[in-house]
Amino acid sequence: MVKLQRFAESNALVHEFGKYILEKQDSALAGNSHAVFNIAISGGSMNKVLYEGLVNDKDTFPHIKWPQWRIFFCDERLVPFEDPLSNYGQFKKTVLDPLVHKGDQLNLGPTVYTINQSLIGGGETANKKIAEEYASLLPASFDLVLLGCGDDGHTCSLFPGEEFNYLVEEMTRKVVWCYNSPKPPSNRITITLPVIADAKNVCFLARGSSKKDIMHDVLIIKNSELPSVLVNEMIGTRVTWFLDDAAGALIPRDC
Ligand SMILES: O=C(O)[C@H](O)[C@@H](O)[C@H](O)[C@H](O)COP(=O)(O)O
Repeated sequence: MVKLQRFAESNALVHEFGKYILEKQDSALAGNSHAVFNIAISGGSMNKVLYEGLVNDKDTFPHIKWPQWRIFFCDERLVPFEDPLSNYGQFKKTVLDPLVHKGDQLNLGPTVYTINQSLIGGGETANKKIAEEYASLLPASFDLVLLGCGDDGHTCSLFPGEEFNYLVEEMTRKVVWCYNSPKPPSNRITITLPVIADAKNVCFLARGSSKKDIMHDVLIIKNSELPSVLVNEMIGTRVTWFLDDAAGALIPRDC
């Protein structure tokens, strides 16, 4: 059974989401200044929420031990970092740069693991190598994986539909090359379901009315052809969903 956190108000959701992440940081670090917090983040609207909930939030910001964070990407688009589609590029612009320059001093930031940009554009062999290299960087398990859910039920770059079965059926490799993403760009890499299943905590974020139908399919119908549902089914008790009322409009309140 997954946990559901529901909010009428977007600011409250963002604040509680920040507090949830802080709580997972604290249990991973357990007061040890040599420990690290391994976290995987998604792209899209997640960046803005991370900025608001962790950098721009006066309650959480002072407690985040950024230098002890090891940040990875759940998925990455195979484009140069300066391309607006790059998840790292967007994370840098939205979260990292404001964090490092916040206040009147230069703050120490997290360690961020990116794909090997020099291999981009090198075709099939290079794309497979990007995935392999990224897999070799991943920790044995994540303390926290932060996921989004697309309107079609995808999460990371694990898409629903037969032509994408090679992605959700991958049980050995930790990171795979997705060559036919229905959302641009078509070339991406993504962590696989076993990596998510090994995580200590997994948290989905879904906001806005465009998500209301898919939230119903995921949380009420539980259509197991949807990758987001597969995550819930694999490790339900370690999964928390943060929803606003617009996204949860078709989910009964007592659910
Ligand atoms: O890079 C990506 O494409 C994402 O990691 C992807 O899985 C995202 O999380 C969902 O598409 C939801 O995105 P939104 O939160 O922007 O709707």
